[in-house]
Amino acid sequence: MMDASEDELAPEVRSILAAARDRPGGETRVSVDARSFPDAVAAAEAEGRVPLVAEVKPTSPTTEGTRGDDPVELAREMVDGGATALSVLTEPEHFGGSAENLRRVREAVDVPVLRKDFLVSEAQLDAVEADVVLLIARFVGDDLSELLAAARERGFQVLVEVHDRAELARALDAGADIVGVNNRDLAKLDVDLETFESVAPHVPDDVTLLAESGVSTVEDVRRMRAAGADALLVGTAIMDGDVRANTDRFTTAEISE
Ligand SMILES: O=C(O)c1ccccc1NCC(=O)[C@H](O)[C@H](O)COP(=O)(O)O
Repeated sequence: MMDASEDELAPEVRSILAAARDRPGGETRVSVDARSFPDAVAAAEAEGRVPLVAEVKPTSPTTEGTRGDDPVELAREMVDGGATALSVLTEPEHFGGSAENLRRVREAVDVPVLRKDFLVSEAQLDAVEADVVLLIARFVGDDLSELLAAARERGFQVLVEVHDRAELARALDAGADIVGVNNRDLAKLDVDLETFESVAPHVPDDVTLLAESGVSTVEDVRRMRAAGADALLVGTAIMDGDVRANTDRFTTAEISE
């Protein structure tokens, strides 16, 4: 159930939410043997790489055009570029994603794969297996605790996405141990890296913390890491051009000049 601020959402986001509510769930309950995301982050750190979740994002409301490459090829280039994990859009109407894309990518790589979608019901968890599933605090509202528990019962790790301290408090109260701060304001669709910088100091050390959205340069990577990001989730800046080179540039941001 959405919290009361739905009217404040950008029209594109209200359309995403309406489509999410209409989307069916899976036929049978899934059971996932998840690849550990926190372990993957720790391994990247140990190797001197910036832990990076690279996102297979064919298009979006703020992207010009659609990238039609095979998502498995894109995923392989991201892993070759040092990606710690992958995020795969499964939202079809506004992002060009699909459950089949996620299934194929997860079969092709050995890193953890996040299902990036706008889930609002328990049944939607059963559409496809993934190592991590996203729950957006603003979209699920008071259902967060229940959906988080339902996802964990299936074996998913859960990334709870927040945009401010109030949503962070709800995520922590619900028991989130992987939290992403989205620098993109779902009301205006603009991105501001200060969002992460304002919320990160209030996240406990035992929570795996991601900075999401709006990262487009090596300096942005370093800035988010200096502000406390254990990992970063990057889509547009990796999908724009040479995917492998873009991924490599960000994952080596702390060992390159
Ligand atoms: O990316 C969008 O245009 C967008 C619009 C409306 C709601 C959500 C949107 N993005 C979802 C995401 O969270 C991003 O795909 C992800 O954080 C990567 O962001 P970026 O690196 O800025 O592409």
